[in-house]
Amino acid sequence: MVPNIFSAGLDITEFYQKKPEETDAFWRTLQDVFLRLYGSKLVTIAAISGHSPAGGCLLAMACDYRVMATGKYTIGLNETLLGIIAPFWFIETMKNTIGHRETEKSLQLGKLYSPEQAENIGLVDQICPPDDVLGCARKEMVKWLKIPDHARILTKQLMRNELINNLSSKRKEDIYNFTSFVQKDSIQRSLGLYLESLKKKKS
Ligand SMILES: CC/C=C\C/C=C\C/C=C\C=C\CC(=O)SCCNC(=O)CCNC(=O)[C@H](O)C(C)(C)COP(=O)(O)OP(=O)(O)OC[C@H]1O[C@@H](n2cnc3c(N)ncnc32)[C@H](O)[C@@H]1OP(=O)(O)O
Repeated sequence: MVPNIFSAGLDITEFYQKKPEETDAFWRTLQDVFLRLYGSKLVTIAAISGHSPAGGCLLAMACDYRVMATGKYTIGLNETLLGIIAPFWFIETMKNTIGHRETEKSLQLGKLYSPEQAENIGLVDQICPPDDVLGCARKEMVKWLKIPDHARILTKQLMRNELINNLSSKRKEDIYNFTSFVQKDSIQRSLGLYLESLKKKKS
């Protein structure tokens, strides 16, 4: 577990100034990771040790339960702030987590929530001091593991299969949409500026 950062989201350099076949392969891998995690028969608990923007938020939402560290961290789908858009399965996953209305506001504004705000809207289930995040996640895991596995798994599948089947049937189209979107000159310019701004913030 890395302190302060759960995940900085997708590595933008993987789709900045890359060839279409490279961005295709990158997106296919992301789809694989998501489908595996969201559809996992295992109990999955995200111990969110720090910042969790965009793709990081998606990974956390793909789990069954989320524990987030308190502190000056943020979580959310901030794609619009980067001049890009969240694909349909990011949107559906967020709707399944916090509901339609909150998702609509959240996505249009590219909102990044503090741990307390995230807990209030149900984006995370629990907040804990940073040095106790793993402990809280473990405690919660014990509860989940007491439930008969077959019943829990079937229930999870009933709740999640619609989205899994939808994405599985549209994978090629989704890859095509991603690559054609990120290859646009205007999007490449936005991504370049965003990467520069991250570096400037650091210096
Ligand atoms: C029709 C539609 C069809 C399809 C859909 C189309 C498009 C969807 C496309 C894409 C979806 C993307 C989702 C994403 O996940 S995009 C990534 C979003 N992530 C962020 O915005 C986070 C950016 N990072 C930060 O805010 C911070 O780094 C931090 C808060 C996570 C941590 O802060 P620190 O101060 O500790 O770290 P830094 O010093 O800022 O960063 C270190 C280093 O890393 C570089 N970097 C940071 N994040 C990223 C990243 N996500 N990708 C690439 N590079 C990143 C940063 O520039 C520094 O680099 P150097 O060490 O200076 O080289």
